[in-house]
Amino acid sequence: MVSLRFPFLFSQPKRPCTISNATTSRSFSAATVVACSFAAGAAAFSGIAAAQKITNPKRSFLQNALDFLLPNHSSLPWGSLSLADTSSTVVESKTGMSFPSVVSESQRLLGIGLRRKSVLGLKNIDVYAFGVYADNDEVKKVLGQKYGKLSISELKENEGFKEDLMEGDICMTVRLQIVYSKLSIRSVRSAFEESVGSRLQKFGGPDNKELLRRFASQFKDEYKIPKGSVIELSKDRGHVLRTRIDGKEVGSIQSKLLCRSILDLYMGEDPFDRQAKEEIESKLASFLQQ
Ligand SMILES: CCCCCCCCCCCC(=O)O
Repeated sequence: MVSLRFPFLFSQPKRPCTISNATTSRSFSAATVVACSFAAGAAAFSGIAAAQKITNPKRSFLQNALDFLLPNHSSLPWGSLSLADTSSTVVESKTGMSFPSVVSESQRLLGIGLRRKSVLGLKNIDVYAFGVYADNDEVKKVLGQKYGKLSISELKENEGFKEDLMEGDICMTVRLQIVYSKLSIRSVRSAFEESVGSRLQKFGGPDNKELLRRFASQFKDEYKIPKGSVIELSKDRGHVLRTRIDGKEVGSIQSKLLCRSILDLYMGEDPFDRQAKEEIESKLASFLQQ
């Protein structure tokens, strides 16, 4: 089966292209021809890919299409251009949830994933899609000296690098977008108690009940979280975890242990979505190569 796990669909860039008057009409027609050719090629590619199973499941649809249409594109001058960098949102294909490619002005999307949960051991439900973000300049500044000489594959094997990413004073954001329409704030609270509670115990021992209570109590009964609601967990400078629901700040807690525990859910040893974790690590490793 052809598996395109995250065939990222790119929405139209919000900013119009700025083209100087003198070149407008030629640039437009050249760009139109290139765009149309690529669209036709991509359409042809979809059919052929489905029939011949030629896609690489680790690459997005557009990346696969580009590999197919321009086999040597990586050696061309624009080979290092990331398709994701040019769009303003990225869509997680299974849930249709759309993620901004940048949050807090400079934190870039590293990867997206899906949190599934089993209900009464009977069936798995898609609870939320998530995106993890960090600022590439900041990652380079904090970890460049220690790890800058390693290749991407060396970094991906390097446990110290992964630990330092989660432990370092690096601003990061985890954005949860609710998919399950029958979610109550009570179930959010108790899911956090279970998942964050197990990590607090793992990294900090059993004496962290008060920290867990403070964190979970931010999710007050009065908040509603219908499908499409956004819960943002941002790790700010000084290991401050700031929580927002639909853009409204509901609390902040300064705790390195809590920040580490939250990141561990998405990037740690036993993450909710292993493929997303790998995407996130690859992207972070690539920041050190830029
Ligand atoms: C019926 C399933 C209820 C699950 C609710 C999870 C809501 C958000 C919890 C976030 C932390 C986690 O994913 O464990």
